Amino acid sequence: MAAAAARRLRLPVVDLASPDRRAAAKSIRQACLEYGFFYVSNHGVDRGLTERVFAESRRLFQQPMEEKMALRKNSSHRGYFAPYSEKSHAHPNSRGSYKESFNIGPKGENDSQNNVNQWPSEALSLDLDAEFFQQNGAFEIPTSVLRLLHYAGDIDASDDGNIGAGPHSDFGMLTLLATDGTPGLQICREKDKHPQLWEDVRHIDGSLVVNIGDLLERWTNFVFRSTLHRVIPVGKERYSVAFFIDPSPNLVIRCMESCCNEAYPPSSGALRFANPASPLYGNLSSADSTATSDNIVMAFYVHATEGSSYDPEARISEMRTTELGKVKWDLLEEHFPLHGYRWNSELCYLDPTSEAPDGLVRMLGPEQVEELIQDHEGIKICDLYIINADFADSDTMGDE
Ligand SMILES: O=C(O)CCC(=O)C(=O)O
Ligand SMILES: [Fe+2]
Repeated sequence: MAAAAARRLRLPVVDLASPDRRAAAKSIRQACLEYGFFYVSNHGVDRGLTERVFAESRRLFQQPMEEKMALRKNSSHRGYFAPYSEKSHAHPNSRGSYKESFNIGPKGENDSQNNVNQWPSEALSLDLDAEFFQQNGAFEIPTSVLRLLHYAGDIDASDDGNIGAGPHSDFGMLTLLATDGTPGLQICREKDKHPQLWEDVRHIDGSLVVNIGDLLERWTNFVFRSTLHRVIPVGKERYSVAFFIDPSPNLVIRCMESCCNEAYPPSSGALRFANPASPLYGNLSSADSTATSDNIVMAFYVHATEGSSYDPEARISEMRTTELGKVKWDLLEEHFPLHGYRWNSELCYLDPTSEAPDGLVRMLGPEQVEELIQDHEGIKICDLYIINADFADSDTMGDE
């Protein structure tokens, strides 16, 4: 199938041990502008440790399904995800991804320090101060997730409907990926081009694949690219380990100044980050419990105020959906009383191109739901505001 059409791709390899940090930053920048993917070598992750992780992963996935299902993902999205439990919205007709996976959340408060050596190069590549990410408190509360992945080998590669991981872009900031050397990972640099051209990301022994997620794409005002990727069957079993690096959920993100100018003004106002695969996310209410970082098409941040003035810090919950078709006026109306929406409340969404309060658009019915979806084309985070919410009586709405 598509494997035959794939072109040979030469992604840059960045040597993290290189004393010339400027040169490393330059090559990261070039890779992020052009591909959204690159390799890192001499990354400091011990080879023995990587081998042990792969060995444990094999042991885990080789267990009978019953045992694995006993570890089924919990409400914090930690644990086991069975084959076909995730479906990529970019592949609506397929049965879903045949991969099985296992998510592990952060152990403690200092987890994010695993990656301190990566950040200076990242920051320099954006012409920022080397301490930029630390100073912004980007990693005060670590939400990163380690995901073990297993792709079965006995999958018919000639059937186009069979896909290991459906086409998707990663939701968060950066992903580090280690694979067992089996091919299958491909990227599509121009997702709107038809037919799509898929290129193989080959394995380089001892190096990690790094890719940019949607959040960093927006943070960099779309200068860095979050690239569509997938895993296809190659007639061989495959293991990989992905580490999704995400910032604190309460970090407020605005397009970096070094990525904006007159010709490229900021593409969006402030936004906050919450990865649906992160442990913190699962504690919040959801509209669609099948949503994961792979298949989410929109995350709604719900803000509510008791007074009549809006308060951008008043975020009370989140909802996410895997199908925009599910976002309906009656569904919102049904859901919002839980968040203090009453007869005298106003429901607004924030136009992603402007700042609150100017960008607040009043929602009066289905028409504004459609406008909301149009305004958010290509943007996965939508801020909803309930103004004049009333939390005193949470049972009824509108019949006082
Ligand atoms: O297994 C791989 O090589 C890629 C996995 C991936 O893209 C993901 O889990 O987001
Ligand atoms: Fe991915």
